[in-house]
Amino acid sequence: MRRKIVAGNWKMNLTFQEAKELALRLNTWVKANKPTAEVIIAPTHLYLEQLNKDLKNSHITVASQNVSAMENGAYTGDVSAEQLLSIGTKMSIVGHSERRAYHYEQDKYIGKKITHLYELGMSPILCVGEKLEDRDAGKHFDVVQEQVTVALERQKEEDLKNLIVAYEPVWAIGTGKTASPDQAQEMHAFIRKTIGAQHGISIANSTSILYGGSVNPGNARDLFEQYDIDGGLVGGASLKLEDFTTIISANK
Ligand SMILES: O=C(CO)COP(=O)(O)O
Repeated sequence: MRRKIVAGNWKMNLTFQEAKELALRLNTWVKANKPTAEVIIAPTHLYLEQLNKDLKNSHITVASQNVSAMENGAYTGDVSAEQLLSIGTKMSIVGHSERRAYHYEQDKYIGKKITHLYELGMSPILCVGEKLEDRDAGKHFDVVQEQVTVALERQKEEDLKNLIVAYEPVWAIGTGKTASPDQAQEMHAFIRKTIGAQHGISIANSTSILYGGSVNPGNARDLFEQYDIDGGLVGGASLKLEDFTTIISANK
């Protein structure tokens, strides 16, 4: 059975007070409503320690938005997997398109991050997705195949059980333009096939593949009903409790 998941990527939003309040209100909602989907939030690194404490015995996982590809040392401004784990964080987003675009992160480097996480018993949410020009040129499958295979090529099979991948077409992020359910399903099935070819069918079938890119309360249900869409990675709409909880409820 693949895990159903709805994750909120808060990006560089919310003050500490706002983040704390949103996390606590979300926790109250999750306790009262017991959603089918697992709930994950990814606040800025700065708030992880406090939110880990506030949500300690909750059903919400607090994830990091990024992690260094290096173990430790002279990497000013970076945060290592070991440091994250030392404050109780066990999951990190890696390869988000904003990291790829503004920090020039590439697939091999993203693969190193994943390896570090696994070495410490932590887990990644691997983000992949093509740019508009790739899709217009008909190269979207090639681009995503390369992103998935290079990031996962050095990982051990036993680590990849319960992998989480997020398909986030760059042209759909923060633009209000969502991939249609058919477009998303087609790519999710392709990602699962790609993982199956590389690591075997059992890992492919236990991978949760989330869709990200302008998910909102109005389009979530149609996306989540697709066979290979196991949930969402939500940006803007995860900052509003009502919108985020409506999206969580849509993933049954
Ligand atoms: O990048 C995203 C989540 O990681 C998606 O962001 P939006 O939901 O704001 O389009």
